[in-house]
Amino acid sequence: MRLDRVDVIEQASFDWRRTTGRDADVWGNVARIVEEVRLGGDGALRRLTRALDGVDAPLRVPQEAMEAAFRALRAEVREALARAAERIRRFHEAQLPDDIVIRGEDGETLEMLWRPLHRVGVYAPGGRAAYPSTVLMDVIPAQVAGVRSIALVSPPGPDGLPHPAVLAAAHLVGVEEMYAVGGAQAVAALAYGTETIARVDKIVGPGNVYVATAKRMVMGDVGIDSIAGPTEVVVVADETANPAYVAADLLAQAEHDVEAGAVCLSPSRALLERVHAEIVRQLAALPRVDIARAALERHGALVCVKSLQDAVDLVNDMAPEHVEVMTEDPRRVLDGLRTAGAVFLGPYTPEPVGDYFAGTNHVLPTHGSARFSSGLGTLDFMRRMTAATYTAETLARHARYIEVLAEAESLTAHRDAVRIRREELR
Ligand SMILES: NC(=O)c1ccc[n+]([C@@H]2O[C@H](COP(=O)([O-])OP(=O)(O)OC[C@H]3O[C@@H](n4cnc5c(N)ncnc54)[C@H](O)[C@@H]3O)[C@@H](O)[C@H]2O)c1
Ligand SMILES: N[C@H](CO)Cc1c[nH]c[nH+]1
Ligand SMILES: [Zn+2]
Repeated sequence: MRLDRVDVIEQASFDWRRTTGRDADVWGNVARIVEEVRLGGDGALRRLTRALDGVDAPLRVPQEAMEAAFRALRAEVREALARAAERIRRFHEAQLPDDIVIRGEDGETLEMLWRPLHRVGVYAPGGRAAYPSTVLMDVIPAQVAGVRSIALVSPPGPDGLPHPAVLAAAHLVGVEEMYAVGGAQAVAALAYGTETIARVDKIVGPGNVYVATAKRMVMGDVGIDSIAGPTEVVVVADETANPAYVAADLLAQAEHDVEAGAVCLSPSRALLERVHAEIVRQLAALPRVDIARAALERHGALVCVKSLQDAVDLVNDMAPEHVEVMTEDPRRVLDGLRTAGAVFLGPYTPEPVGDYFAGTNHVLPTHGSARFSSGLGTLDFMRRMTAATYTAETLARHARYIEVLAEAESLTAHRDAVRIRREELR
């Protein structure tokens, strides 16, 4: 989007395909970092932290540092974090699944049992800004799921420790294991383990393009939640929307990262022109003006669509992280939406309510990955396991079919494992 003159484009000339980390520079850089940590352990981690974060810091964050940061936190921030934590916990407790138990007519019992993961690594970003809210979003669902071992990582600041607000949030939710390491190197350490950091079963949490690319790279050796990279929002608005609200919400994502995306789709050119004017007006007052401007110039767009139905089709094709709907009848638009990380409906539900306080999770798939994955939730920290119990009678009834199928696959040892029992039962 150009900011030096009104810039509204037609639907036909809009192309917003974004990929995380596929560009050769980022991929190659991250591959080198991951390999260095896999082979070099703690030594490599400290070297990379010196090079990329400019500090030489002990990896393990002392418990006292978290506690001290919590005590030093302004009372109003402490209260807001605590209230947010309660709301996040409540919404994630409601997601706990029930086991399924089926007793079959032949006497068998079939179960699908949910079990918490044993050990997870969670990432809280801390490069351009600190994200204490992400500590809550990452850790609380893991606790609700029943995960026993949680390792939190976040990049160190100039004093060698993660940002004080991140430390304080970690104390608030009872984190017992934290490391001052960030970027791709933190992801590699969690995936493969080092002398200090024991490897985990799954890595969750958002981060910049290096973090997201590293997660993509280690996936398979370890589980990941989703590709939660630089943030993005698409606002679907009609002529009833308030242009100042729309502009404010686009800027709220743009200020995160120069790679953030902010798009408004509307059938009303007049609204889009007013949104442009509002963006220019509000942008000037932002402390993070340079980041927001760069993000809008690279990945911002005001798109005039033929109809709201076309806007819905475009959103489903883009599969963005956040969708805001500011139309006369937002629920009608919601009915048509299939692929989005999280949806915010109506003029009084700006996306930051979800970032901080509503209770829904703000760790969400980006760069089109909402086509196949969802935002972070309690189930991401659990896995399913099936269990089957046969009685002698069940086996006697089913044996004939199993033996026939085993023979059809020429797997006679399979057949005999059933036959040996069946013959005894005769
Ligand atoms: N999708 C989501 O759910 C979600 C939620 C919250 C935040 N976010 C995103 O998280 C990101 C936070 O980014 P951030 O940068 O502030 O913090 P970050 O913690 O993600 O990344 C900082 C780290 O990146 C590494 N790094 C920086 N430059 C590098 C380079 N040239 N090569 C290799 N490594 C390098 C450094 O090690 C540094 O510690 C933003 O993009 C924000 O939009 C996304
Ligand atoms: N909008 C970001 C991605 O969902 C999350 C966040 C944290 N703090 C502020 N915003
Ligand atoms: Zn945000």
